[in-house]
Amino acid sequence: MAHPTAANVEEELQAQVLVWNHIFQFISSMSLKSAVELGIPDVLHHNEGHPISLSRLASLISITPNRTDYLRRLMRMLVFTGCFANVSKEGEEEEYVLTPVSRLLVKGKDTGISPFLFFQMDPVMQSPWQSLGKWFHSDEPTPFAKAHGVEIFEMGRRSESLNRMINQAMACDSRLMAKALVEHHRDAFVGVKSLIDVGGGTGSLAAMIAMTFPSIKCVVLDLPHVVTDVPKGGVVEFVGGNMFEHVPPADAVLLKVREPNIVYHNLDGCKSHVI
Ligand SMILES: C[S@@+](CC[C@H](N)C(=O)[O-])C[C@H]1O[C@@H](n2cnc3c(N)ncnc32)[C@H](O)[C@@H]1O
Repeated sequence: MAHPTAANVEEELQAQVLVWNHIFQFISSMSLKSAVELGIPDVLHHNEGHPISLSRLASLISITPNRTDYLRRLMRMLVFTGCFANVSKEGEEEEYVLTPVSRLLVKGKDTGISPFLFFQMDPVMQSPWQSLGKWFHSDEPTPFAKAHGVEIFEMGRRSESLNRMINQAMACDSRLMAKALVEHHRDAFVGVKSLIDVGGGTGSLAAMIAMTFPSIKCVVLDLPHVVTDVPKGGVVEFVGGNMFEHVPPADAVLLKVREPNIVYHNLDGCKSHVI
């Protein structure tokens, strides 16, 4: 049997490091979720840009002293991944401030995306990943259906709390994108008098367009259980329906989906373009 050379051993050790990196990547997202649950971005935000020391942070989020060292470890992980910054001097107690990443996770801000984080980290969304391998050998259309027996939007129809979680997650994701769309792609709306946002959820993207371009009549088409509880009488009109059966005609169709080709064939009534 050939003896392993130093080069082989080094290569294997490097490979093991990479495997461990892959195995433990979930720690990064789960740590971020914990930090947002604990309200760490909110506490740092309310200190108006001034750093907060580890011990003060522990007290502000009501952590018992015997957990402070674990909080330090959590923060070290999140500083390493760019979610917070440690601005203390060498040898002094850690002091933290927000970064552009954690600024997005402050609750109650217009552009906050913590609902999207909680949705993606929820066991409902995590469990399909557990059966991804088995899904390849199954007849189920998606890993979600393999894990839950139904597709996500059907499950949302059956569960009010999941429906709310999906809608809030989609809406906060869209608010940020809406700002970029109306600020940097104004050309796309020139000459448009009516627009339909297909699968537009609770209308955050359409509302931003309607407020920026008041001459455009904006309509959202989404599943009936999604649009039922949306407050009516605002700048956007809501239609409950199935995009695979009928899409009301409009000058422009807005699609924020991963697979637009599957819905193009239902858009015959549209005079103009797909944004
Ligand atoms: C990924 S979400 C995007 C939501 C919204 N466009 C946004 O960005 O906030 C997909 C949306 O499509 C809706 N949807 C799914 N199937 C649909 C169908 N057959 N007809 C109409 N809407 C549908 C869902 O309810 C959901 O609101």
